[in-house]
Amino acid sequence: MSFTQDLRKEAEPLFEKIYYHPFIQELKDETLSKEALIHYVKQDYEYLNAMIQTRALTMAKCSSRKEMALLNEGISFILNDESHPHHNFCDVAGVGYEELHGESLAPAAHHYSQLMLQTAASGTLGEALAVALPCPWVYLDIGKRLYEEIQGNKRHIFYPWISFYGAQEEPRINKTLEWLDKIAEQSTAKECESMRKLFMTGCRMEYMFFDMAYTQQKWPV
Ligand SMILES: Cc1ncc(CO)c(N)n1
Repeated sequence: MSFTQDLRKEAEPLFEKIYYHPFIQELKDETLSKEALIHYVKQDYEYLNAMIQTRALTMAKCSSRKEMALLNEGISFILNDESHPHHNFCDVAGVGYEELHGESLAPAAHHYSQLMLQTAASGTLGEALAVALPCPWVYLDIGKRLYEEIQGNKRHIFYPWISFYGAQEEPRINKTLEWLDKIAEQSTAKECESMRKLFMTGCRMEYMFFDMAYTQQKWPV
């Protein structure tokens, strides 16, 4: 089993927990509250800014154009495409997208963003890739499962969100998995352990992020 296959296996219970979180289940049932949708978009817009910066910091650690191009694709995806699922949530909630920009980060989004940025700034290339991997991987899993559950129903109010994440990122994720597997082959057991821990924490933070949106988590003081 490759390093990333091992990671995916270890994270299986977390992927399950995420899929069965009420945020995702109510999204599937078209009953998710307007407040949760708005809180999610406000926080995710800022989180994705941190992800762009994370990818940029990771790019500074690359040694080939091929590697740089893959991270560049990831940045372009956020800048040019990932506003579509946000627009879907805004349309359902009946609010304008631009109105939701400029929010300060709630505790879970703050922690997740800082973890990625700090790892990309001071960690190894493998650590930077590992901490940022749950982000696309978890969403691909959710998107595919939801797409199957709704049987591709275009009239589902969250069809744009579901079809976006269910389809678009797979080739790029597979390239990243191959890349991380190659890095792991050349790393010591200690370095692999650090990548593993960061990946698992990233998965936990994906759960926390949906939970934060669902409960509209804010700083209590
Ligand atoms: C928190 C979070 N994780 C993953 C994605 C998918 O890119 C996203 N938009 N937001």
